[in-house]
Amino acid sequence: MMLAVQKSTLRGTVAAPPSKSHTHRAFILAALADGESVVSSPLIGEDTCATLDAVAALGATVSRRGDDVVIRGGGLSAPADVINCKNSGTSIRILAGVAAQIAGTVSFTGDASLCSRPMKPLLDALAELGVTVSAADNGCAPFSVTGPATGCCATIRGDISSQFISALLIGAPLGGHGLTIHLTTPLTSRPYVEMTIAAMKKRGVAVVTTGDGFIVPEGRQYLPASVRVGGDYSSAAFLFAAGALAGDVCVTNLDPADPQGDKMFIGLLELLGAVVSRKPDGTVRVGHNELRAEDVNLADAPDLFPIAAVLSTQCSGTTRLYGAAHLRFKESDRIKSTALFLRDMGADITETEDGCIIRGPSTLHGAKVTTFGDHRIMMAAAVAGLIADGTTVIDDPGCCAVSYPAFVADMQALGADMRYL
Ligand SMILES: O=C(O)C1=C[C@@H](OP(=O)(O)O)[C@@H](O)[C@H](O)C1
Ligand SMILES: C=C(OP(=O)(O)O)C(=O)O
Repeated sequence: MMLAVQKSTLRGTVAAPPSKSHTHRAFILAALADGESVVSSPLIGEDTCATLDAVAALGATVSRRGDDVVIRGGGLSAPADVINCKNSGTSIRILAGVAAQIAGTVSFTGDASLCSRPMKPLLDALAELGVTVSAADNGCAPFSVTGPATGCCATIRGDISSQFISALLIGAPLGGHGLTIHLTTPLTSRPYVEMTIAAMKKRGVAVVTTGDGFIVPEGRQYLPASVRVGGDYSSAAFLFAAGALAGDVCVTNLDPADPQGDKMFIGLLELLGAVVSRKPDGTVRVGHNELRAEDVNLADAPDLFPIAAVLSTQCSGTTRLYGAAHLRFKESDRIKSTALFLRDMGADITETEDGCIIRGPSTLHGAKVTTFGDHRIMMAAAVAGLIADGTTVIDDPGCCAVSYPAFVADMQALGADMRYL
């Protein structure tokens, strides 16, 4: 299947889909707490369903109650079958940290993209904790871990994926003996670790932040909790950008107090000159205006890169998106895949090691876009198609189901001319 996108004007209101990152954490932490937790309005997407299937395989009891997911956790054990995390980095990394604290061998795999993404720094840290690890020669999935971990001190780099740190933190209370994490590099994607720490705190485990890492105190156990998952600022960024480039879009279901780092996109839109209004209830409305270029450090918000690049093609002047070399380890090498489709659409974009340089504004034209099965490339290209002359044809549009299954339907409801071929 392909998606054909034509130039369109968008107008209207749409609710942001539930947060992928919060949903992963809510499902996993519910499985680790003795007793029943209710997760209201979770994201039911391909990545979060991979996590839900995995926690069920590890022994949690999972049921649906209307839109809620009810999880009875505690007493997890190693399953006989391999856990397939499909396309989801968050699932495989955090669950590896959990499996390391369980007695027995847990094996993991994923799709071709996931099996090429880095795991070695995490697997090395788990080995340092006394876990037996067996992985492919390149250190990626498929791999297996045999726990339980016995050590209480791990050393790990923080510049490849913050998910490694979230994995060590989330698993640690199961061991009961505490964990000290020393980072050997600066931490990128830090807000995701803050989300992890906030989610752990909500369930009774307070993490201490130190000068070079984190400490999970010994003897703390997770308590069950009932939570409602708020809207996803990373997904909302595609809606905001569509408003800024092609009309006037209002997005509801967002919490301004949410720790998601990607809410910085709203401030960025203001800085670039878009018409932005924010209501105290979190509703954000974004409308079209002339935009000017700014340099943007995306070290802490890498998921915004593809859509920030689309936006930058319409800014007057030279934009430098930088600080995010870890974009090369996502579902695709997102610096390469973004530069490829934007160049094909007529943008002036040059890749750098940790981002790109874009000279704008450019008149975009339709092109055939390869998504590499990467949801954020698909959604960014679809938004670019809304302002391009001619038809933009995007391959594998179904890949947005990873994080935002209703993306095309929501865009169509706002007036986007998007049709499946
Ligand atoms: O912990 C999380 O929920 C995530 C962390 C980030 O990954 P990195 O830490 O690998 O940058 C982000 O890109 C991903 O979409 C979700
Ligand atoms: C990188 C992403 O997710 P994950 O690492 O969980 O695959 C993403 O959603 O953009």
